Amino acid sequence: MTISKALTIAGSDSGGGAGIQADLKTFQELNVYGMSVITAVTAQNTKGVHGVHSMPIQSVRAQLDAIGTDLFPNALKTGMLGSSDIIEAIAERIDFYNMTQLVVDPVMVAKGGQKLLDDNAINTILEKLLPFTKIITPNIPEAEVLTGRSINSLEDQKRAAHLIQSYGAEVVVVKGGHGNSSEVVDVVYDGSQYTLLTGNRYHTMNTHGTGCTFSAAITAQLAKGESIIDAILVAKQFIEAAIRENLHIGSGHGPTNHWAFRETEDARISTIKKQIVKL
Ligand SMILES: Nc1ncnc2c1ncn2[C@@H]1O[C@H](COP(=O)(O)OP(=O)(O)O)[C@@H](O)[C@H]1O
Ligand SMILES: Cc1ncc(COP(=O)(O)OP(=O)(O)O)c(N)n1
Repeated sequence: MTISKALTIAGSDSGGGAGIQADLKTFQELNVYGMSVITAVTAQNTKGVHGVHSMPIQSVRAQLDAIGTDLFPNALKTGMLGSSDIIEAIAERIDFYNMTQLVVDPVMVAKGGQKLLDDNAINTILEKLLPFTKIITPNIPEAEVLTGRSINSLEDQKRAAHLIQSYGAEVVVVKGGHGNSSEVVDVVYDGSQYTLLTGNRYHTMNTHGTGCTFSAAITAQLAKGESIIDAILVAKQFIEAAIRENLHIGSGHGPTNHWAFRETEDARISTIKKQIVKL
């Protein structure tokens, strides 16, 4: 039996809804062996981030060396990275071990407003990590920071995807969760065409960790050898189920339900539609 292996390089969320914990749950649900490199430990629950402790660079490097010299991943993702120093160390090790199939979730701010990335580290992501990136998955506020332009419409979302793709990533997904239309549209751009993934918007507070879970699901599917667009489509179905069947735990922004996709897969109740738009 072939075992597909995926690695997440991200922060720990003690509340279990986002970060390393969301990623490993998602890998497991999609039948992929999960591994982790922890960049920071956050004290976090559904009410917010109450503390952040960054890992020493040597520890981040040692974790990557331990995986690079033995348990080589078929695909990997990054989430909360924190600082320029950590990003530089990660980019150097990813290059050294020739780890391909990299998904970058450019995590900047938590839902509660707490910063999870230093301001000066945004350029480091673009300069050091993007050259190795297969798919980058900014949400709307992150895409606004990356492009320096505000996004108020689907056309703006497409323009942002186009511009970010020109920075060097192979494929860009500008996620639509932060809009307020009745449908959520994620815009995928691969350098030659747009693919719009549209589904129902669910009105719930329980969306903590949606971006982490979505990018982890893409990574899991890539690890199994799926094409980029199919991996993104499955991830969109996975996160839709996780939001629709969310868990109602905690008193703030609660987590999504990482086992919902497994339980509802056969019911074919996904609302996600795929539309290709040629340039
Ligand atoms: N309320 C919602 N209803 C349906 N899908 C959502 C909702 N919020 C987010 N999503 C989906 O979850 C994924 C993460 O999106 P988003 O919330 O924009 O990212 P982030 O968690 O990084 O802020 C995307 O695929 C998006 O379409
Ligand atoms: C440790 C950690 N990593 C990432 C995030 C942000 O997660 P995201 O999926 O963008 O979801 P929300 O912050 O919007 O809930 C985090 N909070 N903690």
